Amino acid sequence: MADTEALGFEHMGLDPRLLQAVTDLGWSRPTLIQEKAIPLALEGKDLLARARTGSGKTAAYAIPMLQLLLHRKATGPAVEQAVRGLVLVPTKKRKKPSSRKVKKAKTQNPLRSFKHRGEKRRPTRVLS
Ligand SMILES: Nc1ncnc2c1ncn2[C@@H]1O[C@H](COP(=O)(O)OP(=O)(O)OP(=O)(O)O)[C@@H](O)[C@H]1O
Repeated sequence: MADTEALGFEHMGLDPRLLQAVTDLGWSRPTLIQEKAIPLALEGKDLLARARTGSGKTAAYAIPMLQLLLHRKATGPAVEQAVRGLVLVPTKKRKKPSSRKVKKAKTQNPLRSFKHRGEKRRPTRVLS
């Protein structure tokens, strides 16, 4: 699964709790999409990335998101109820795996997450 040329997670400046979570998952190296995306996302860059199914995209966005959230929690003002990160997925089918995978990565840290299902109603028709 992991790209043979990829640098290790340990060179990305990740929080020790995230490194531990990655180790616990048995991931020795980032996949190509993770290697490319994580450093840029940690710099605060906006990314639009595409990679094949099962290439590790979830962690490519979840790891930097959790890293930034952990940093803000440690250094920023206490705003307990604020939403700090939002993951939008297009269908219910996509929601469960994404949520489960993000939870795996955050087992070592104090962040909370929840799922919210959108309205089933059709969009309001706009009359012209
Ligand atoms: N760095 C890694 N090393 C080893 N395995 C990994 C790594 N990153 C992710 N995986 C594993 O690879 C599998 C596919 O990862 P994941 O489902 O996140 O890919 P994806 O690109 O988000 O897939 P999809 O396109 O279906 O959403 C999962 O079992 C995940 O645990």
